[in-house]
Amino acid sequence: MKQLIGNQNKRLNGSLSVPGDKSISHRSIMIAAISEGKSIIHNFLFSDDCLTTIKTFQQMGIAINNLDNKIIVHGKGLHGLKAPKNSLNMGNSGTTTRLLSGILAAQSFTSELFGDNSLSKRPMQRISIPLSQMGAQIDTCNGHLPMTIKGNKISAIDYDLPIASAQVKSAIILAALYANGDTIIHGQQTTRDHTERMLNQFGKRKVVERNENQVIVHADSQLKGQTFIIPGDISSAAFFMVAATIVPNSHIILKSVGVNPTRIGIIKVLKAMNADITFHNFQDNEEPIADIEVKSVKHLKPIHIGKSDIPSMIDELPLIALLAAKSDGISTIHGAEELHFKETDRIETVANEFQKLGISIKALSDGFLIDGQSQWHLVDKNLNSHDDHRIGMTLAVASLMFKETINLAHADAIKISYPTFFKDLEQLLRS
Ligand SMILES: O=C(O)C1=C[C@@H](OP(=O)(O)O)[C@@H](O)[C@H](O)C1
Ligand SMILES: C=C(OP(=O)(O)O)C(=O)O
Repeated sequence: MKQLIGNQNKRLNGSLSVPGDKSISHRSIMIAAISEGKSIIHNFLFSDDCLTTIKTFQQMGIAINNLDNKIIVHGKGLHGLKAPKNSLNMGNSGTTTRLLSGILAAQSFTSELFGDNSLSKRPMQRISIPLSQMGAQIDTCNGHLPMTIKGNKISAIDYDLPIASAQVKSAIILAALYANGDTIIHGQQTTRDHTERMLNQFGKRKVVERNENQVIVHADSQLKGQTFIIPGDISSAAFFMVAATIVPNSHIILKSVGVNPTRIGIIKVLKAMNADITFHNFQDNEEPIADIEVKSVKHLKPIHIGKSDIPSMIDELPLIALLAAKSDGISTIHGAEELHFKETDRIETVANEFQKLGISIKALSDGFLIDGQSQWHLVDKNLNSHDDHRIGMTLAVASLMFKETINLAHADAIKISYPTFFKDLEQLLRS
C-alpha cells in the first residue's frame, strides 16, 4: 500500500529524462540475440518486464551483461539459440511472450512458457494461429498460457491481421526471418513499427519493406550486432505530460523522448484538447526523438476518439480518459475493445477506480463516455492498481488533483514499466 500525500498547492516544474522505451528495450535484446556479434545498447529500460526478456535469452545461452549501464549482448545469429533447460517464466510481460513465440516457432527445440496470474488470462491464440500456419506446433491451455512451442521449419505466409496488434505483427515478422520465402502481412491499421525499423538497422540488407497497409519480410536475411540508443519512453513521459497539463502553474521539459509517428497519439490528443505542448530539438533518427515542453492550461476541450486513432495511443487510453474527465464537456472513446485484454480489463478498472474519485465515467463495451468536470470530489480514498502498472501511475497522476491523502493498493506493479516513477514525479513537484 502506498500513501499518495495530498497535493498542497504543488506544481510540476523543471526538466526530466524519462527511462528508455519498453517496447524498444524488449526488441533490442531479442534482435541483438539473433544477430551476429556484439551489440551495445544504451538507455535500456531496467524494469521487471524488460528484465524478463533478458533472463529468457540468457536461459537460451546468450551472454548479456550490464557494463556501466550499457547492455552488451553477444549475439549468436539466427540459429545460435540453445534449448532452455527449464520452462521460461514470462512474468507479467505480454510483449516478451508474444514476440519471443515468433522466434521460438522456428527453433529446432521445444520450449515451455508460463506467466503470472494476469498474463495467464491474456489471449495467446492471436499468435498461436498464425505461427501454427507457418509450421510450428503450439499447444496452449484453452488459448492461454502455459504454452508449449515445438519449433519447426517455417513456411512463408500471406496473413491478414484480424486485430490491430503490434505484438502479433512482430511475432509473425520474427518467425518470417526463418521462412522459406517472403512473408506478407496485411493490416488495415498501422501499429507501432519498432520491429520493422530495428530489423532494417540490424539487417545486412533491407529485411522489411513497408507500405501503408502491408509489410513484406525477406527471409534468410542476416543480422549483424549494432550500437543502439533507446529513446525515452513516450508512454512513460505521457504521465508527466498529462500531470503538467492539469496541475495549475506547471511547466516542464521532457528530454529525448521517442516520437515515432506510430506512438504519438497522446500528443495529437493533447493538442486537439487545447493543451500547451511543443517539440524542441527534433532529430529524425532511426527512432525519432524530441524534447517535449508542456505548460498547464485552464481549459481543456472534450475529445472524440474512434477506432482508427486507437493503436497510436493504446497504452495511454487510461490517461486520456483522465484528461477527458477534466475537460469542459462530454468526451467519447470508441473502438478500444483491446483494452479488455491488457494487464487488467482496463475498461473496467479505469471506470471503477475513476468513480472512486467522483469522476463521471461510463464503461462502454468498446471504450468510455466521460462527462468532464472542473473539480472532482473524492468518494473513496482507497484506490487500487489491481496489479496493473499503467492504472497505478494514472491514479497517482489523478491524486495530484486532491488535497486529501489517497491510498494506492498494489502500487508495486509500477515497476513493471517504470521503477523510478515516484522518484521522477517527486523531482518535478515543486511548492
Ligand atoms: O508491441 C509492443 O511492444 C506493444 C504493443 C501493444 O500491445 P498489442 O500489440 O497487444 O496492442 C501495447 O499495448 C504493449 O504495451 C506493447
Ligand atoms: C500492455 C502492456 O504491456 P504488455 O502487453 O507487454 O504486457 C503495457 O505496457 O501497457
